[in-house]
Amino acid sequence: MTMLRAERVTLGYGRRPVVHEVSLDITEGGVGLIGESGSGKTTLARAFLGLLSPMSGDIWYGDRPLRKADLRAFRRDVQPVFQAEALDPRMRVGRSVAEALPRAARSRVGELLEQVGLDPALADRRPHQLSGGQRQRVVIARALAVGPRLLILDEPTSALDVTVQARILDLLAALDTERLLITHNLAVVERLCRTSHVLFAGRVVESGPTAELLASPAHPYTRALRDAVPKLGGPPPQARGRTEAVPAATGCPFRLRCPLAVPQCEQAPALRDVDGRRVACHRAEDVLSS
Ligand SMILES: Nc1ncnc2c1ncn2[C@@H]1O[C@H](COP(=O)(O)OP(=O)(O)OP(=O)(O)O)[C@@H](O)[C@H]1O
Repeated sequence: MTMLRAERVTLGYGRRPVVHEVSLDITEGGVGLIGESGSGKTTLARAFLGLLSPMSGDIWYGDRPLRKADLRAFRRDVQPVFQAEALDPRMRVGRSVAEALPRAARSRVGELLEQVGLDPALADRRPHQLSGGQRQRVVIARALAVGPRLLILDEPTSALDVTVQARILDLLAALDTERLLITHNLAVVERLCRTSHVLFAGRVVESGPTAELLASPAHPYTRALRDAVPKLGGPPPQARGRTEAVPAATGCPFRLRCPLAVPQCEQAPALRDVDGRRVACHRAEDVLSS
């Protein structure tokens, strides 16, 4: 059984749903949630952290809905990795990490800093006296303090430059903790997530093994996201790679910007199995073969 799972979860703010009937399991090997700004990634992550209750459907923690679960056990098992800006600027970073530890274990701060590749002597510094990469390592040390089984990471490296980013990804890949990773950066999921789910306008449009999604996307939106990733030294992304599509209110939400849209797309496509993944597109076979 997977530790955490969303079953037909609809989420929103006030009465407005922004995530629609999403079902997904946090499976082994890392799970990526990919999508552009506003697609509902953070909203879904907040629900997985128990910070937002579903309007319908449930988040399952083991064999119980999260709303009925033992929250103390849940907080030990599942930890968020916030962006480094969330560190208290006035607090020495050693104390930030110590606060996350049970009182009896506060002597473990140095050990945790070492685990994330930091010199324990940095514990006396304040966040502004560290580099961006070092600050991000402190945040990871804090999340590891309670010995979680799953980390939920929201854009853990987006504020860092490319070489620092790569070292943080190496660190995360070496931890024996499961991860749910939220990002618009496909290179990050490629490194850390065996399985990925692509969200568009609050709906999963494609799910499957990350390597296959990137090598041969079956949804036009996944393909647009992939093509929008600039290659170092390569040509700029093509116009087709623009992904800031306005969602259609009816039918397939991507159809207004889809280069392959046909009249059938006025009927919303259901998720179906195509070539080893789940995809919500009437023309998935054509996308795969083109
Ligand atoms: N606190 C809130 N109150 C009302 N609407 C919200 C709130 N937070 C997010 N939204 C709306 O929910 C939708 C999904 O936002 P969400 O932050 O989940 O997207 P995202 O994919 O994580 O985007 P980003 O990458 O920019 O963080 C957006 O339309 C957003 O405006």
